[in-house]
Amino acid sequence: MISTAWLWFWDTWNETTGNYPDLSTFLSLLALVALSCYVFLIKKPSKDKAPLPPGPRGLPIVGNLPFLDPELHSYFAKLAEKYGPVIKVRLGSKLCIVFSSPAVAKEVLKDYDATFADRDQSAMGLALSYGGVDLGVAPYGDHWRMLRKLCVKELINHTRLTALYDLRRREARRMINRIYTKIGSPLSLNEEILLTTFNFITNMMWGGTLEKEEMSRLTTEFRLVVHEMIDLMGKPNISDYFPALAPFDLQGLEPKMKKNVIWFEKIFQQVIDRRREMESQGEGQEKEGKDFLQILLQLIEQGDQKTPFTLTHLKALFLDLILAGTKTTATAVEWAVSELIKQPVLMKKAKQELDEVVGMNNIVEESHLPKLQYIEAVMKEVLRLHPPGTLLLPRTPKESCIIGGYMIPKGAMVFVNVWAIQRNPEYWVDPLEFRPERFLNSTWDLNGSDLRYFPFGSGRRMCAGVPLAERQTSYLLASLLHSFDWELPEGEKLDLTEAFGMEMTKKIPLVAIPTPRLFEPRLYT
Ligand code: HEM
Repeated sequence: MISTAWLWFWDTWNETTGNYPDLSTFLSLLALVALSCYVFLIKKPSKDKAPLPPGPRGLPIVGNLPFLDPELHSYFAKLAEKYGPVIKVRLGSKLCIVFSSPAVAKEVLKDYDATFADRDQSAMGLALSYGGVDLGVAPYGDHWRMLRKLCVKELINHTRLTALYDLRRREARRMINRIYTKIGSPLSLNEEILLTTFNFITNMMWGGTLEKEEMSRLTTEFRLVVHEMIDLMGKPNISDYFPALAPFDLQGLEPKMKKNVIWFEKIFQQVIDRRREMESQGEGQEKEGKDFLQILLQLIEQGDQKTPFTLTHLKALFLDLILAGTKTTATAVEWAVSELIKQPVLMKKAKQELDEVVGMNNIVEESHLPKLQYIEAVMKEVLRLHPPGTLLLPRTPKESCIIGGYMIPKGAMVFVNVWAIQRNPEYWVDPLEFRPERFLNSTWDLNGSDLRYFPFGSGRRMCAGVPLAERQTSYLLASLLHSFDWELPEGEKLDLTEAFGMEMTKKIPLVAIPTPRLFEPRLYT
């Protein structure tokens, strides 16, 4: 074909000019053709010409669904070993793309951050977020920006968190006291911490608006509700894989999710009504500054035409913060205690540091945290080896783009496998070993700046709760280890198996027996 084209060119030139082209004309033309090829084929690959990423061949209609392993994070990691850092997996009619190396994660979360700033909206995500108007699910845009700004400016920033320390302190002391009444008996650590984080966050949002008895009833029910919601979020859902079937909700998951949302909604409405009643009676006016609930109620009353904030938005935001900020923290601290029980030498180091910094006649305060370097390293190592958000929260590109040389079509469901990256031997020495020392005197941070370590995600949709998570995980772990020795019940074996879900947990929850360490009983009140 090339020779035919060449002959055609040769003859045409001859007919037009009456002679044949000389060598320099010929070379110039050749260079021009080569340059055009470079620009169009190599330098600027056409979006249509980049191939889709490789991946396992699926069956017609159902794609890879029949072969899907419920432990998605490790299933995707195995596929990445075979096919490379960008893979595609077809789940029903949905195309999923999974990124599993720091280089491609950087492209998605930093270089093309705005393109990937929308969430993939799952049926359960929509059901729990009042149709996607919360912070975690809302599309990237003015509404999302307003919610995020509210959180950062009014609740989750260092100044505000420092001002709210007394509330966290009170709940942490209650936890220690509750555990003290159970010394010598096996207890579920996750459940104890979950109650505490629920009280932390609700106190921070609406203070003492509800009576103590009412709060304690809710706290007990909360555990069941939150477990079911997280479970429903992690379940494979036909509505997501075949969106055309979503209106039929074939597995009947939606009513279950809605029942739990209504449970929360009743609490929120009760809190709002009570607060309005208090305000109308002039109660609570003496308090310094406004709390989060007051600020949000005021915003509703003010009414903003451009980005309206309504009661539904308030409820969706509260639910988001509770769901995102309780179980994640509880599970991370549970992993930390489990890993330390497994390696008594590390447990000894942690306690030694606590005894030196806090002392045996004292209780842990958040002000001790900057000196508790080993505790901090333990928490960072937990978030490396067992990140609660194994695949981050799924995103979707608002337009087709090319990442890692592959075409990522608009609307695909995108995962970034942080779990796989954080245990890849290319970037970590002995990655499967729990070794907090790797974080001592290191520059690793939690801000997603280095895409080899980003347990809170990265870019504009990264976790909105990092400053709170950082404080409460270390504070709770330090308090639990300083106040008690922890042992497994006789004959029990420690199980460190992970269970995939919207938030990865321990497959078998840690049950351990506490024994007091401190000399004076007053330190447990
Ligand atoms: C150990 C504790 C926590 C971990 C490991 C964690 C991890 C994550 C991850 C991986 C994401 C998705 C980020 C992405 O897509 O790039 C996320 C999102 C989010 N997290 Fe956290 N989180 C924790 C605690 C908290 C806390 C305490 C709060 C607040 C109370 C919180 C609020 C949120 C919110 C609101 C989002 C959605 C942000 C958005 O879409 O703009 N998280 N978190």
